[in-house]
Amino acid sequence: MSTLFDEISQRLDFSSCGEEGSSSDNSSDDCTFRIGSPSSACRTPKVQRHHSRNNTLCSPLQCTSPIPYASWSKLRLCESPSTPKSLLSKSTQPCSSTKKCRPPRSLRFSSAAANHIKAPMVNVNPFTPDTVRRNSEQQWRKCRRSDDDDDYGRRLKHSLTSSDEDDEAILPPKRRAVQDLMLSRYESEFLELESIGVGEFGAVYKCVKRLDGCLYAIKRSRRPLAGSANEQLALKEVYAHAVLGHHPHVVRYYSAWAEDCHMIIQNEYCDGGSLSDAIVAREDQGEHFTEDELKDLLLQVSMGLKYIHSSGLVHLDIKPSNIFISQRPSTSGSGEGESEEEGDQSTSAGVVYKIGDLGHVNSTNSPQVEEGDSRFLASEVLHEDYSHLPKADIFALGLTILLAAGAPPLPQNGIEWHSLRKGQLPKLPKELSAPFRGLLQLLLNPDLTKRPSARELCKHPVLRDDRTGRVAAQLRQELNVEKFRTAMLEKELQEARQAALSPKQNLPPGLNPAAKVGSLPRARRLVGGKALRSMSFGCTRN
Ligand SMILES: Nc1ncnc2c1ncn2[C@@H]1O[C@H](COP(=O)(O)OP(=O)(O)OP(=O)(O)O)[C@@H](O)[C@H]1O
Ligand SMILES: [Mg+2]
Repeated sequence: MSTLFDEISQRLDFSSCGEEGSSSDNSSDDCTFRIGSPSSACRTPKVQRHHSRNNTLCSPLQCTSPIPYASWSKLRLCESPSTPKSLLSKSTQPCSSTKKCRPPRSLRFSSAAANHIKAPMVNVNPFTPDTVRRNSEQQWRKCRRSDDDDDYGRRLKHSLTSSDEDDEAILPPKRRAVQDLMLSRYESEFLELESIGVGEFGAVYKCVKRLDGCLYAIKRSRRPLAGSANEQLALKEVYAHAVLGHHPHVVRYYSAWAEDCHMIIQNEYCDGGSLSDAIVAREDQGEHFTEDELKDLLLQVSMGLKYIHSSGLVHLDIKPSNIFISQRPSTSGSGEGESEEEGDQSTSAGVVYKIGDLGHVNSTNSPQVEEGDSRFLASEVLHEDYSHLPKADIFALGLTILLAAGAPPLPQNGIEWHSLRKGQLPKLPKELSAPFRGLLQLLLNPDLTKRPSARELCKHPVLRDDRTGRVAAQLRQELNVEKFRTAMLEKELQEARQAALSPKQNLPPGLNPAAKVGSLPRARRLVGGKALRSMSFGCTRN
C-alpha cells in the first residue's frame, strides 16, 4: 500500500499552506504521550507524556513537513485534490502560503460565496427506518428554516421587488449552477444538524447528506493539517478506514477529503453515542452495566478487534470514548466484510457496539507506534516491546470493560497505574461472577502471552455460552408470545362456534349443528392455515 501512496504523492505537487490562530488551543484532558522515546526500567507515563495531537500549527510561511512521512505531506490538503468542485473553488479561494487561511471555525460554511448560494435541499430517503426518519426530519426542518432565513433568502426577496442594480443579488440559473460547484464539498453535500463531539483531534458533527437523506458523522480535524504531525494522524485514520472496509463492529467509513486545510472524514453515524457517554449516563442514574451487558460488550468489541487484527492492524486506542453504539440492529449485520465464521454474526437485536476513531491504527508487523492514552496503555508498549501489539488492544479492552462495570476512573500514572499492570483489578461496585472476573483478569495479565487473542475471546465459553443462553431465552419469550396469540385465536374460535350454535342461526338444510361444530378444525390448526380459517368464517356468517 505504501508504494501506492508514494506513487500518488509523487504525482501530486505539494502546495504549502497554513492557517493561523489555533495553536494555543489545547485540550485539558489530554492523556496521550509519545511512546517512541528511549526506554527505561522504571518509566512512568508521566515522564513520556506529550501532546502530539496538539502540535503547534504550521505558520502560513512554514508548511513543509517536518515529519518523516514526506510522501504523505506532499498530498494536497488545502482542497480536495480529486473533485472538479475543489478546483473551481481553488481558483476563487486560493489557499496559498502567503495568504492567511481562515481561522478555525464551525464547519458551517461562511464564506462570501455561501451568502449568495443556496445549498441544495435534503432528500428524504424512503428506505431509512421510520423511527430514524421521524427523529431526523424535525431537525432537518429546523435547519431548512434557518437556511431559508439566511442572507440569500433575504436577498432573493429583496431583488424581486427592487431595481436592476440589485440583480447581482439573485443569480440567474446558469450562473447559479456554476456557483453551486464552488460551494465547499461539505456545504454542498451535507446539511449540518448538530455538533456531537469534540475530541483531541477533531470535532464531529451529525449531518444529513443532501443527496441520500441519510445521517452521517462528519469529523473535521480541529487544526490545519498541512505540514504538521496532525496530517499523519488524519491520513492514518483515513488509510485505516479504507483498508478495514465494512464490519458490523467497526464504524463504517464512507469518504474523506481535505477542505480549508482540514481533513474531513465522513463516517457512519452511531445514534447511541459513545460507550463513554453511556457509562456516564448510567452512573448519573446510579447504575452500571449488568454482567450480561458487559459480556455482550466484550464479545462484540472482540469481534471488531478480531477483524482489525486479522487485517494485520492494531487499533492502539481502545477506550470507552472510541467505542460507539448503534441503537438499532446493524443493517450490515450479515453483509459485506463480515466474517462468516461460526458465531460471528452481529446481535440481531439491541445495541451494536462499534470500534471507531482509527487515528492510532498501526500495522502489526512494522509498527510506528506514536501515541496512546496512558490510562489504557499496556506496560509492554511503554517499554517499547511491540512484538505482540494486538495484546495491547486486549489489555485496553479489559480496562474498558472494567470501567463499564463501574470501576473508578483510571489513573494516568503512579502506583495505581502500575498495580493495574500487575494484574490487580480495581474494586467494583458489584461483584462479578467468578468465571467472568477470571476472564477479565486474563485480559489484564502482565504476561501478555497469557492474554487471550480477540479470536479466542470470540469463542470463549464464558461469553459464548452466555450468549447461547440469551438467545434461548429470547426464543422462549417469542414462543410465549406465539402461544398467547394462539390462545386468543382459540378463544375467538370458541365464540364463533357459540354464535354458530345459536338457535337463531339459519343452518343450511340437513346440517346438524353438532356435526357442524365437529367439522370445525382444531383452533391450533387455524394458525397459519388459510383454508381452515376461511372455513370458520363461513360458519360464522351462516
Ligand atoms: N460515528 C460517530 N457517531 C456518533 N458520534 C460520534 C461518532 N464519531 C465521533 N462521535 C462523537 O465525537 C466524539 C469524538 O470523536 P473521535 O473519538 O472520533 O474524535 P477524536 O478527536 O479522535 O477524539 P479522542 O482523541 O479524544 O479520542 C466521540 O466521543 C463521540 O461522542
Ligand atoms: Mg476518540
